[in-house]
Amino acid sequence: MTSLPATATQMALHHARNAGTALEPAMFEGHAVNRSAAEKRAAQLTTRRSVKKAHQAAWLVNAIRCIDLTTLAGDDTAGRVRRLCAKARQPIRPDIAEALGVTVTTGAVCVYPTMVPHAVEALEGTGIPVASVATGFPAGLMPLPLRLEEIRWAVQQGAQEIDIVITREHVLTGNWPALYDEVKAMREACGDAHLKAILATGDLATLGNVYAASMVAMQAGADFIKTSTGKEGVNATLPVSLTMVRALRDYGAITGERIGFKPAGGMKTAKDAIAWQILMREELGRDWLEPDLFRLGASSMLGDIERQLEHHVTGRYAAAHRHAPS
Ligand SMILES: O=C[C@H](O)COP(=O)(O)O
Repeated sequence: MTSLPATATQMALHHARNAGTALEPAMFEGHAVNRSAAEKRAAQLTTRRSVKKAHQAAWLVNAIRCIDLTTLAGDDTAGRVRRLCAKARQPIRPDIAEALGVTVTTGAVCVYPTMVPHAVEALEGTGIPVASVATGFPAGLMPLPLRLEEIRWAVQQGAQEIDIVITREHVLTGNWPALYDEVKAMREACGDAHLKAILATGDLATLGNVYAASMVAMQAGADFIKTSTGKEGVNATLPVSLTMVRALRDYGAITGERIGFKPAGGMKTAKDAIAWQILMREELGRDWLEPDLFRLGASSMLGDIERQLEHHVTGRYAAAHRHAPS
């Protein structure tokens, strides 16, 4: 496995929009996904291929560039969001960054809609985009006009990325036209903001459903497909992610569109950050290790990454309390 460039200034964060297609069930109907094969392949990815020690720091810095640093809690406040934004601007201690020879920020900050103005203000001039969840996150069980209005409101407040949730019932009942229409309407409501479609895969019962829902979301114009809200019983897993990136690859092969992937929820360690990057590299190639096509949705992964980077630089671990929770 080769090293990644450690020049970590932000490159273009947004790629060309996905134009979408008509609803094309032939692209997913009858597509069986073998769960045990997916699990085996996912396990191989992290055991067979290891990242050499010397390259680990570069992979971890790259993970930071791709993090959507997130807070999605009922007790979020303007103060917490401002602290999160300060962390997004300076994700690792200046002495560690200097020793590594990198300048790095996170890929985005991801918050609830009412927190968007605070994040926009705190990130002014940094180029770090604000992502807002919307559409009745996390369950999405609100009337569609209200969900669309929520998107428009968040965009008006300055969100450049909108993380929508889909109606799981449409997937569980195989109502693909309803899913397609809803995501397409959401994409329109986003205007210029990029749309990430959260499939909430822990709710979708089968990997076949995950594949089909991925395809329908992309056909309806999603710029990214994202695994989870962080609130389902099971959030990002490697077998589910493998299924989604293969759908993304298949969609790209047919349409020529490059869609982004965002695993999210439950990822807490530097090891997780590397495992998901290996998946992207192996299945899609180097381009999918850039923040315009890959994000890691996480509220508490940065702390461990910073700890590992400090160890890389100093040869020892700081006490955990020295790294603010992220
Ligand atoms: O989109 C990001 C997720 O909601 C974050 O989930 P997490 O709190 O489990 O890291």
